[in-house]
Amino acid sequence: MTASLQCTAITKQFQSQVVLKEISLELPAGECLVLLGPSGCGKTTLLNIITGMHQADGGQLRCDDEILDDRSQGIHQSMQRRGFGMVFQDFSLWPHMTVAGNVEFGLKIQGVGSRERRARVMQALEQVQMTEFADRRPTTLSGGQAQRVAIARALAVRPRVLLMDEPLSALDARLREELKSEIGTLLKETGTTAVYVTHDQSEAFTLADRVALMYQGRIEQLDTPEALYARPSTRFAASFIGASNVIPYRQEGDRVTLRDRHDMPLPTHAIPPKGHLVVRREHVVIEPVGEGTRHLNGHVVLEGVCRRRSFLGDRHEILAGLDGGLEIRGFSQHPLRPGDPVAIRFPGHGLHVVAD
Ligand SMILES: Nc1ncnc2c1ncn2[C@@H]1O[C@H](COP(=O)(O)OP(=O)(O)OP(=O)(O)O)[C@@H](O)[C@H]1O
Repeated sequence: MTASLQCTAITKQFQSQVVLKEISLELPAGECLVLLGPSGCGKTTLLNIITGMHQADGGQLRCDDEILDDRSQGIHQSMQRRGFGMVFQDFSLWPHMTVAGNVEFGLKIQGVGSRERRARVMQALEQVQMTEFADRRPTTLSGGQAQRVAIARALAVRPRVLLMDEPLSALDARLREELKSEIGTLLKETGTTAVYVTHDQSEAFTLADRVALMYQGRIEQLDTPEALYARPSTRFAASFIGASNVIPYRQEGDRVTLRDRHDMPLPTHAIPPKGHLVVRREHVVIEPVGEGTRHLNGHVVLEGVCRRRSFLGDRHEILAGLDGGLEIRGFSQHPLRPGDPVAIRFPGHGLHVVAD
């Protein structure tokens, strides 16, 4: 039942603004793809082309072997015929129907018989733990409960693909956390193919089999969450994902110069002559100058000054300032104070480079 999706060189323009620039991706059946990226990068536009709300200007959209959208062939299948489930940010439940009525509606449209309808409504409500609310009106539900019903409604029709646009963004932080994991479990249990739009990295990392990181109408990187985190392929990916230091460098022989100023031994071999060094915050150790610096065992050490400290419970996050305006974020076990001189250590394993 669940299907694969394929976008080939999809483009979309609104007036003179090109919003999607040749988007190509393949989503195998049963996978969850998260479209992640900053506001305005084109996530919702791409999702709307998949739902059928918009038609692409160029390129092709396929679901299994069926062409849903291809302007060059005059094909644009209607939203209704696509058989996709949709969940949006604003729940959009019908207020005049009960919870069960909302979930049942799509099944009636599909012509499912009344006995099976009842069974599938109860099964869908069970999946989102909302059975005891079956007879309630949507207006009497909390935001989290309403969104659960919206998910049940979308799943009850056994959609070929489930499309979700920022479904958690209207909920408070605790509920977001809770529903995020529940959606993840539900997608895996039902084996549903899903496309999920968010600008929230933790949602993307929890739910995605693969993340399409979008920027300015393009897919910047399409990868598993782990690969995106460990091996960002562009400067944008490196700075958008995780709390990273992204520092311009030039290489000369066995030395590199950071920001044209801070010289250090070549941290890793075979790097391009110039680019950006990416060092995750958790791989940078910041210590008071003095005792700590004597035990650094040949690691790269730079010197700076503590500018800011945030206490994280088990450690401190330090923002260190270096000559020439370079700032480096890292962790410390020491309660450093602003103004304290610090040694900054980059252990070799946490370093990665991206081209300019
Ligand atoms: N119907 C429209 N008419 C004109 N411009 C539009 C239309 N829909 C979207 N845009 C523009 O296209 C660009 C991408 O919008 P889109 O909603 O796809 O971004 P997004 O990544 O989903 O952003 P957000 O996270 O803020 O929702 C934006 O600059 C937006 O203003």
